[in-house]
Amino acid sequence: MSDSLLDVHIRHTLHTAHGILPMEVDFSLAKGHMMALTGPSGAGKTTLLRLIAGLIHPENGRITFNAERWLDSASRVHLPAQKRHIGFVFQDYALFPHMTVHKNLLFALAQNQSAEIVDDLLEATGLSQLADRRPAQLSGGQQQRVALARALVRKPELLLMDEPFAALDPEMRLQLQDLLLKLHRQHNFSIILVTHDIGEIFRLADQVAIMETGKITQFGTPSQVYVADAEPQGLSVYGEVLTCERQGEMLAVNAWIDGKIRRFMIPANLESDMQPGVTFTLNYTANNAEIRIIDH
Ligand SMILES: Nc1ncnc2c1ncn2[C@@H]1O[C@H](COP(=O)(O)OP(=O)(O)OP(=O)(O)O)[C@@H](O)[C@H]1O
Repeated sequence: MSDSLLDVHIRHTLHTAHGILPMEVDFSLAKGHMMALTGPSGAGKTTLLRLIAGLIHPENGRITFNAERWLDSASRVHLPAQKRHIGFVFQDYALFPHMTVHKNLLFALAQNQSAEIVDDLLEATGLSQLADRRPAQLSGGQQQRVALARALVRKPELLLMDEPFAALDPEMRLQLQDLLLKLHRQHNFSIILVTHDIGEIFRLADQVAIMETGKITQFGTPSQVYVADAEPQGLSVYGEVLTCERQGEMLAVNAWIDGKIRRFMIPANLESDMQPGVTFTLNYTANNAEIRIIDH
């Protein structure tokens, strides 16, 4: 039996500034996976999230979730948005400005749901001390923590995130990405994350779909989609680390090199300073590679 959680088939017409653009999207997302949805502006990424959430009716389509029919236009089935088990996180937080953090979360509770989850989520997102503040008294990163906690109040099995960390500075973005990874490991919900940040894709997602002019044109793991196979040519190249993962005695590095994302392995003890954001030069000799860190 397939472990597919979400199965999406959509046909819809996008009305763009340049005319009509047919959207044709078919994909499945397995339980507990995190899929990044990326691609040029205007490709239809936000519209696809809204279609999955049930906020827009497509002209034609089928969406099933855990074998439950959310949409089947042939049988006129369209489960309303509030009945789909979804959490939504937007770039602009979308919090209620007149309510405290605590009230913003309480407001999201389902009827008859115990309020215990609110305290648990405040704790898990490091917001307990800020529970009585209003959104305007919080930093952008703190507000996005509230938005994330609020999206999880009803224990959704699917989280839709539309460029959630794009407005944050790099350090805050990394913190929120770590928090999302932690919550994802604890609760095992599935995620579709719209992002333009390639580092974020490598850090968070196990699948990536590239969407262009209404269609998914590439789909696979981040390495399958982005990483160039060939070793960099030339004696010395300049690179920037996207991700670094220890594998036994070795360090697997994904980095921008020569305008492409490349993956290479180096002995872990050779370079302990390799980490996301570090820039370096890489010198390939006949059977060795020498790394020199430029900037942290
Ligand atoms: N409900 C709708 N029905 C049809 N077309 C729509 C609808 N909503 C938006 N569009 C159009 O679809 C196109 C794609 O917009 P969308 O916001 O989905 O792109 P995007 O890939 O998310 O872009 P960005 O990366 O800039 O956020 C736009 O030209 C928009 O005008």
